[in-house]
Amino acid sequence: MTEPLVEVRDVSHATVLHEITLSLAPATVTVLAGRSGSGKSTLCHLIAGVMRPTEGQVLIGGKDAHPAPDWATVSLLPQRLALEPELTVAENVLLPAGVRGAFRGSAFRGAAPAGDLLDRLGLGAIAARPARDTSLGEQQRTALARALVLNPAVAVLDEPTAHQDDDHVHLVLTALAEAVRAGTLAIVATHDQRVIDVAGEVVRLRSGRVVE
Ligand SMILES: Nc1ncnc2c1ncn2[C@@H]1O[C@H](COP(=O)(O)OP(=O)(O)OP(=O)(O)O)[C@@H](O)[C@H]1O
Repeated sequence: MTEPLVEVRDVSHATVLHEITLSLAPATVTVLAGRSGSGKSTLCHLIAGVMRPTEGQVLIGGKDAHPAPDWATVSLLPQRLALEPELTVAENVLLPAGVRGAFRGSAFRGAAPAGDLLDRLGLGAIAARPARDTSLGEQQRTALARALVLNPAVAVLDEPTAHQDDDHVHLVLTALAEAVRAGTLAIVATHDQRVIDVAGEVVRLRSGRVVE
């Protein structure tokens, strides 16, 4: 088996998650499935390094996931999107690249495919519009593009199709497949069967435990 990229070792978190152990390989789509309240978002936040588990360990490439490493290692599409409303769609997508550039002295390095990515997600025509003047579905695809723009090793995507119709789900799935081809491990929290159907692995949560 390929070396695991993400390891969740005996993780429990407050009263929400209990004794979760997972080993996830690179370049796959892994779905975290389960009913509302089963703990998917909490597990997403632990893997993305937003929080540290109260017990156990989350490792990315053998290193502690918390505090979050840079966006090219682990990116996050949060359920509430967290876009900058005054910035344009393109500026939001390029934000991680800009931040990375500011720290590394090379602005927008690694962001060359942003134009393609915007087109692939149906955002090309609205790239110059402030995010606040776009639809919720467009905002969600903007946040997805932001999560994929640096070709991260791990992209944690919380309900990426929640606001998408069938045609746009197709665009999201195509972008996911492209990211996986480029080597990304996409960890997707969802109860959308259309996403579950393309997953390499499905982890089912019930009341904060892995049941399958
Ligand atoms: N900060 C918190 N403190 C206490 N309980 C919390 C906290 N955040 C979430 N919970 C609870 O933990 C459980 C899991 O929440 P979580 O958001 O991880 O579920 P989910 O599977 O992502 O749900 P959904 O599909 O509705 O987004 C829920 O019962 C929720 O009320």
